[in-house]
Amino acid sequence: MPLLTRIRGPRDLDRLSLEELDQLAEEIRTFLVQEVSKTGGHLGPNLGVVELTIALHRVFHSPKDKVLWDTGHQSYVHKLLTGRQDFSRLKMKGGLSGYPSQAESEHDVIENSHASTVLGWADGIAKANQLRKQDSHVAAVIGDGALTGGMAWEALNNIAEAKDRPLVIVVNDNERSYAPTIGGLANHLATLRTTDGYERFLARTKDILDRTPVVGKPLYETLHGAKKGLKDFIAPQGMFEDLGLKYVGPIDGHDIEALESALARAKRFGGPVIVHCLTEKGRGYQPALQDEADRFHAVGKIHPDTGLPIASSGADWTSVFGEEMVKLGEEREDIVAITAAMLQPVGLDRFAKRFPDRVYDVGIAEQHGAVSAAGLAHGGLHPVFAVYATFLNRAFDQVLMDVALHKCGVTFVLDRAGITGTDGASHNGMWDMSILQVVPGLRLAAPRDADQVRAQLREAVAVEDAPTVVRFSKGAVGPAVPAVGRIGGMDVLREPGTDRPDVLLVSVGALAPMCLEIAELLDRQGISTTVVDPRWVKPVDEAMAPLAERHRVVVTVEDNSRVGGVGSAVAQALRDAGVDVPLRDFGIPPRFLDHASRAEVLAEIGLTAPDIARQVTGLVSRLDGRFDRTADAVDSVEPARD
Ligand SMILES: Cc1ncc(C[n+]2csc(CCOP(=O)(O)OP(=O)(O)O)c2C)c(N)n1
Ligand SMILES: CC(=O)[C@@H](O)[C@H](O)COP(=O)(O)O
Ligand SMILES: [Mg+2]
Repeated sequence: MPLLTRIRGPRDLDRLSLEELDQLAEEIRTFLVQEVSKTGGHLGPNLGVVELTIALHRVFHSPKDKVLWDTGHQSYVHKLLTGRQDFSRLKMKGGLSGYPSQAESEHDVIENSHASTVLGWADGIAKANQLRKQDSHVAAVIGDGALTGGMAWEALNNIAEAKDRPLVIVVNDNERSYAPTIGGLANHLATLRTTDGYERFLARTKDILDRTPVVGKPLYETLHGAKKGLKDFIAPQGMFEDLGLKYVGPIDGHDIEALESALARAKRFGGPVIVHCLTEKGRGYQPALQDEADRFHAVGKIHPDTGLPIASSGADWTSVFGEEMVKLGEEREDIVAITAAMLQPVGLDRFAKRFPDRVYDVGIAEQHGAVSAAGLAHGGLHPVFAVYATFLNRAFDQVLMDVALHKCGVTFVLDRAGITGTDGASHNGMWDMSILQVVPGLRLAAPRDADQVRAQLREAVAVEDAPTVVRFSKGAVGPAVPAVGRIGGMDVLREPGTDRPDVLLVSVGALAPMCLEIAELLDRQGISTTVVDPRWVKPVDEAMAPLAERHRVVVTVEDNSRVGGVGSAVAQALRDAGVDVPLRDFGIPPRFLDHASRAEVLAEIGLTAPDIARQVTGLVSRLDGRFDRTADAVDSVEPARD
């Protein structure tokens, strides 16, 4: 790739001719297919922004100017042009992040990977530039999907207010989130898309009139001045212009010359301006273009020639949920489903196929999804809102004040709960069992295997007067973990083998196999352990305190933040019951975790069987002064592998 390897930074683009830029675009597409096929990643979105990214970095001079990306999953080309071309460990420990990363580059700003925030960032940076009189432009790229998020419109409302504050908003319109983008906005963008002819008409007219002496220029200015009227005539009135935002477009998002011209015009405009670019997700790669589901939005390792997956994953948590939803839909016609632009990733595609009228894709609008769910429940239905755990964070107030306050029977199914790893800090589902603890009436289930997903989903949708939550991990679901007994509403997974057991080990959700491993390791130290799975972690089961009282120490293990998680709730329940048994809670430390595999992150934070067994051994030894129990014996056990 003779041209790409010569690009060490954005300024190296300046010396390339248009033909060379087109060649560079081809080299980048070849690179993306070759490299992302090996690692997995957001291949489709990045294939769609090759020319756009090149043009942006030729017109805006990063890092002095700020080039901002909404969500950031489409920033691979940006990375290639800003000195990062080793994708061999993309999204892996020690390798490039799958999103912008300030630690990686001065060209990167927003790392959050949560959609619809770029315009807020841009508004703030533009305000700071104006107040501090910084000579710096801001260009914010937002996808048509991210534009369906409410925060984007809150920002636009503010941005439109300051006519003299320079800010370039680039709408990367490829007509899709994963699936085709939904809603009124999508329809509006579509009509604007059809005004493509209008832009060509105006460009041709300008060209002719520029060559017409004397009357030409004033006539063009009149035409251009009448643009609003003219555009009304040719195309529906742009909502962006209704907001008072200058609108440029639609522009062919794969024509570098046209893009540069539009972006340069926008940069000179001196106020907020929208450049509406038409792009194609998966462009230049047939397997992506033929992928109707999501144009290879996020792929695992694939064969570059065919796009077929290399490692076929077995049954995963998501498909277990999806299959049970179809059965529930057959049994109960009041059950409806909600997704926030992620129908297939959350496993609702089969339900949607079977019951097309009973599934609602609200766009990337989790807050609206939660409130709409309250409305659906009020209207006599039982909505199941399937969403990634980390994305529910932004709808906390709606869960609290719309669903719970009104005692609505809504079920939230949180996929990707716990450590997910490779998508970095913002994608770990590590906060749900903390933030939801404070929601009065809400009941929270953490199933340990496929059978429990099915059972607890059914228990959840049977609750009609409060929000219920079922949360499970990403990826393959492990083997069934049978119960050997029941205490209250809790499953006993392992009896202690004595009537004076040392440890009560409270195992939460998918960590059950690891907790059984911990009990085995403790057993080798002569420490007897009862392992229970509470199943419903909120509220804490009434049998927990009396059970704890029969043990010398309580240990909780959860794939959630330690702060305010299940361990905290159990400790509070023991205190409330006057049970004064020492408790050690193991979970995720309250810090942002760099991208790595799930197993690597769990090992890094000490959430492994040997680590926990070692600490519990020490704790029990200290309890009775038995220092002869060394932790060495547990070192012999290999940590749990993913
Ligand atoms: C709050 C939030 N919800 C859901 C997602 C999952 N997600 C990642 S990218 C994406 C689609 C984005 O579509 P668009 O903005 O059009 O970008 P494109 O991929 O088309 O370039 C979604 C839903 C997210 N990152 N953040
Ligand atoms: C960027 C984004 O939020 C999603 O595309 C996410 O990366 C997908 O995650 P999964 O691969 O776990 O479905
Ligand atoms: Mg899109």
